[in-house]
Amino acid sequence: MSTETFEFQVEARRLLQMMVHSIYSNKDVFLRELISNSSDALDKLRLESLRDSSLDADVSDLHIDIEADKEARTLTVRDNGIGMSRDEVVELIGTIANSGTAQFLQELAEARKAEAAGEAGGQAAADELIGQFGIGFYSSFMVADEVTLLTRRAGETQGTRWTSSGEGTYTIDTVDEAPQGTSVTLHLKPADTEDQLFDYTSPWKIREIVKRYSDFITWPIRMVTEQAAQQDAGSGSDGGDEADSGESADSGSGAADADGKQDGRDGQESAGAAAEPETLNSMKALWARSRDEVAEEEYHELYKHISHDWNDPLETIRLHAEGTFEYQALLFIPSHAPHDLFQQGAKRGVQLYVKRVFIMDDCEALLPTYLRFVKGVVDAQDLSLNVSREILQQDRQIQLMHRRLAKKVLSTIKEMQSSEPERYATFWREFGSVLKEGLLNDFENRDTLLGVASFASTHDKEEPTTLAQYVERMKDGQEHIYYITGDSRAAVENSPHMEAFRAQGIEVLLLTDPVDEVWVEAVPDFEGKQLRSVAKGEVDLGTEEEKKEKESAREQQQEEFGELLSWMTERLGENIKEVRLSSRLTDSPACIVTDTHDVTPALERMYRAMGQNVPHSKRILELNPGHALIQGLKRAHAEQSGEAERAGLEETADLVHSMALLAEGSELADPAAFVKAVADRLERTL
Ligand SMILES: Nc1ncnc2c1ncn2[C@@H]1O[C@H](COP(=O)(O)OP(=O)(O)OP(=O)(O)O)[C@@H](O)[C@H]1O
Repeated sequence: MSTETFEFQVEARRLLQMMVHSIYSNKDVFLRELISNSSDALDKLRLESLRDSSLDADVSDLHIDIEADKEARTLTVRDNGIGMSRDEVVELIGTIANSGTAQFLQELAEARKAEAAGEAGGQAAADELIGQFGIGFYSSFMVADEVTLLTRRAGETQGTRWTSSGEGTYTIDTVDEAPQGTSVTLHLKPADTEDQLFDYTSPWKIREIVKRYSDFITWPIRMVTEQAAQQDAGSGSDGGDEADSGESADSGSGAADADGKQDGRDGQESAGAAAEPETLNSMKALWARSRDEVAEEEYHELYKHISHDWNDPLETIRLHAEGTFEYQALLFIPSHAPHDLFQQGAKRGVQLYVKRVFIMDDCEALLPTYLRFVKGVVDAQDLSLNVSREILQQDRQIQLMHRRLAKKVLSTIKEMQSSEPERYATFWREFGSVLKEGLLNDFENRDTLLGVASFASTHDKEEPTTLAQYVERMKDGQEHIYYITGDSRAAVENSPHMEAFRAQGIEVLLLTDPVDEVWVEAVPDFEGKQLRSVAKGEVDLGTEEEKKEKESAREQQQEEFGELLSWMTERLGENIKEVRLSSRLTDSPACIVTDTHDVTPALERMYRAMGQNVPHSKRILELNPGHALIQGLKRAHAEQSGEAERAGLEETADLVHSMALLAEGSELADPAAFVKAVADRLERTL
C-alpha cells in the first residue's frame, strides 16, 4: 500500500508542539516512556499467549533492545511484544484519549504566560503540570526531530510504519516484512547540554537513564554496545555534569535479585567493549524485596511506570501478607488528583500480578471505589493466571485482601495525619472529597474515615479542623456538631442561618463539596455527638436557663405574631410548609429552613440528576421577630384592611419570602416578578 498522510487530532497536535519546542526541562524521561510502553506491550503479549494458545506469536525471548547509532544519530527502542495493528496505530498514536487534555493545555498555557512574564516558578509550574499529565510516546519529540515507529501486531502478517516530525502530520505505510512487536527509531536533535538535551547515543547516558528510571522493569532491557562502547570509552562522561556516573549506576548489580534473573553484565564496558548485548536493568520485582534493599527513588520510578504520572508519589505503602493466601502489595498515593477523578469510568490504578506475571490493569476488585486514586501493584501467589474480573469480584480471598488493603491505606493516612501534618494537608486537599464518599457505604471503616477527615470551619479562615478538634472546642452546654452545606465558603459563611451561631460564638463546619450534602445524612454522629445542619429544624442554643428564658419570651411573641404567621402561611402555602418565628436570626428579616427530617433542596437536585424521583419537600419560612421589617409587617397586617392595602401586604409577604431565598443562594421561581416589585418600590422612595 502506498504512503498515506494523516493529520494529528487537534489536541494531539498541541501537545506535540510543546514537545517539539522542548518546554519540559528533564528530557531524559523520553526513554523511560518508550521503555514503559514496551514493557506494557510485553506484558500484554505474555498474557494474551497464556489465554489464547492459538495465538501465532513467539514468546520465547521477550525483551527490549536499545540500539544507538552515533553516526546516523539515531536511537532505537525495540520490543517483541504485542505490537499494534494499522488501525491501532492511527487510533493510539494519532489521537489523545485523555479527557483532561483540554483543561491541561489551558492550564499549561497560563503557566507558560506566567513564565514569559518572568514570574517566579513559571517553569517549575509548567514542568509540574506536564508531569501530572504524563505525555508518553510524544515525549520522543523532545529529543528527536523525526520519529519512525515500525510495528506488527502478534498474530498478524503485515506491519505498519508510522513516521512524523511532530509538525501536524504523520505518514503511514503498510510493510510486508516486519518483526513482531514495535520498534521506535528516533532521529536525534543535536545535543545541547544547556537545554538538558544530552547525547542519547552515548551508552553511558543510556545506561544511566535505564538504571535510574527503569531498573525494576521485569523484562530484560538490552543494549548492543559493541561499536558504540568503544567510541564512548574515549568521550567518557559527556553528561559529566551529572553527579552519579556509570559506576554508581551499576551499584545495584551486586545485590542478589529475588528472581535470580540478574544478568550481571553491568559494568563490563570498562573491562572492554562487549560484543554481546548487555542487560542494563536488574529486573527486580520491587514489591518482592525487603524495604531496606530498595531506595525510595526506585519505588517512585515504579510508581511513574504504573501511573503515567511524571511526579513523585506522596506516599508509598507496602504490605506483605503471608499464610494461606499470600500476596504482596506496593501501593502509592499520588501527590495530586487526576483530572478524571470524578468522571464515570475513570481508570483505577492498581495492577494485579499473579506470581510476578502481569494479569490486569485497573483492577477494581482490590480496593473500594473511594480509594480509586491509589496506584500500585498487588501480586498474589495463589490465583489462576486465567482469573477474570468477574471471578475476582466474588472470590472470598480477594474480598479479604480488599478489606486488608483498604485498612492499610487508611491507617497510612491516619499515620500521615498525626506525624506529617503538611503532607496530610496536601493529601486532604487533593483527595478529601473522594475519601468522604467512603462515609456513605464503608460502615466498617466509618470511624477511621471520620477520624482522618478534616473540614473548613468558622474557627479558622485557613486551617481546616478535624471532628475531634471541633469536639474539644465545643462550648459548655453545646450538644451537637453544627454544619452548613452550600456551594462555596463565602456563600455559606454569610448565610442568615449562621447569625445566631455567630452571635453566640458557636463553631460551624463549612461543608462545600457536593458529597457533603449526602454523607451528612448518612452519618448520624461522631463520638456520640449528633451532626446537625444549621439550616434544618429548630435551633435551641444556650444553657438550660437561657433556653427557658427564651421559651417564655417566645410564647409571648407567638401570641403577638400569631395572626400574621397564619395569614402568611396561607398566603405562601403553595411553596411553604409553615411560616414561624425564628430563633436563629439576629440581622436578617427572614430565612428559609428545611424541616428536621426533610430532604434539603441541594440533595433533592442531586437525586434528580441521578434519575431518582424524589418528592418535593416544602420548606419553612422563619421570620425574625426583632427585625423592624417584620414588626412593621405585623403592624400593617393588623391595621390594613382595604383591598389595595391588602394587595400591597401580599406583595410584601412574597418579597420577604423571595429575599430569604436569595440570601441563602437559592434561585427564585419568578425572578422577573421579584425585580419588578422591587423596582416599583424603589421608585416610590425617590
Ligand atoms: N511499544 C509499544 N507496543 C505496543 N503498543 C504501544 C507501544 N507504544 C505505545 N503503544 C500503544 O500506544 C498507546 C499510547 O501510548 P502513549 O505512550 O502515548 O500513552 P500511554 O502509555 O497509554 O499513556 P500516557 O500518555 O499516560 O503515558 C499505548 O497505550 C499503547 O496502546
